[in-house]
Amino acid sequence: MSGTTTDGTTTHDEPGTADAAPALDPDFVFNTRTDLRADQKAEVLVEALPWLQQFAGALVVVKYGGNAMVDDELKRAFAQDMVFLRQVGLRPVVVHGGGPQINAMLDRLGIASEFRAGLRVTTPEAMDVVRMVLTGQVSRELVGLLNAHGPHAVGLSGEDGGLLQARRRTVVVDGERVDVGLVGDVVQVNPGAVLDLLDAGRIPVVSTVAPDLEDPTQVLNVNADTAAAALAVALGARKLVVLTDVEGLYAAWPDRSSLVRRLRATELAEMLPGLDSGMKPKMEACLRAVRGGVGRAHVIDGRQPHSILVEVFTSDGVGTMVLPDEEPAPLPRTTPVPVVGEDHP
Ligand SMILES: Nc1ncnc2c1ncn2[C@@H]1O[C@H](COP(=O)(O)OP(=O)(O)O)[C@@H](O)[C@H]1O
Ligand SMILES: CC(=O)N[C@@H](CCC(=O)OP(=O)(O)O)C(=O)O
Repeated sequence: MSGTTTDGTTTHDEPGTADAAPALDPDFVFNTRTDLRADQKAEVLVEALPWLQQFAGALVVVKYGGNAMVDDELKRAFAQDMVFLRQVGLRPVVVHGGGPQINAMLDRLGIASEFRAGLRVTTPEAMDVVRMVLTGQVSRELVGLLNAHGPHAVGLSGEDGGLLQARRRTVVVDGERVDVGLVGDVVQVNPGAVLDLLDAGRIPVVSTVAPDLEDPTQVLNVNADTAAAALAVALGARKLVVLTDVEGLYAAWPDRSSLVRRLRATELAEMLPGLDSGMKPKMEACLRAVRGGVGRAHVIDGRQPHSILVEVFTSDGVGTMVLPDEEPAPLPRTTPVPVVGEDHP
């Protein structure tokens, strides 16, 4: 399954004017590659040109989470990538998870972690920990890593500026409805705060805690994949990119030769009931995004440093790409470099 594709048509103003003074010496941050010849390096840069043109001003929601977020080197590379995207004129919005970090803190506090259908069973006690870890630890760390490159990033949660509102959800496991506690699904997004930051040239970093629509004094724990999709739809994003700890979606998990390079929304909808819990929220999020008007949704390997740059700026792309149903059949991924406005993976 391979092909080259188009993105949506939403365009936005140029990035704003947040102070861009780099805090680190570029020679130190971006190590010089010695394993490529000069002509090969030039080829990589030239291949990026049409994609740089095509994505100028494009709003891209990037979900960074879980197991792709536990390695310090990877975290630093991720921060570079977001700053790179911004620097070349895209408008990245980071939505972060933090499942492993929440587990670790619950563990330290002697509270057991329990998941049903991929969602944390969230007691009031666990909710306090989720909120504290996501907004007080994970967000702070990511903002710090991004701001090592200049004062671009600003952290906010679903509680800030009325960004997200959620409603409590239950899940069905083996035909039984299961109460997962203070877990919500996003039902309303007010993206004003994020757009204000983007217009000022900032990189918003969003934690997925959201007030309960029925009782705004209560906050709910929202799966970060789900929240990223809702935000991408509300922002009219060109892409949703979900980083995880596998290459992408495997049709016959765990058979590594069954990687799905691209699929359409209807094909994905047919696969969803058969997916295991880890991949399910991610692929549901991708489906929700493309059905909500996001041009493309991607699941890519966050264990590979800079995989998002390869996805956005090369013709082959990486990982799994979900396309809406209603487009004409895409060109194969191996087509010659397209001109601006043509399809892109
Ligand atoms: N069909 C599948 N394709 C790929 N991964 C799958 C599939 N089914 C289950 N998985 C599992 O889902 C995991 C990713 O989900 P999860 O651990 O929740 O991600 P993250 O921590 O990045 O949010 C993979 O590491 C893999 O073990
Ligand atoms: C309801 C629910 O499960 N919420 C998640 C929120 C964090 C998250 O989604 O983190 P990852 O992306 O790292 O998995 C949790 O409590 O773990």
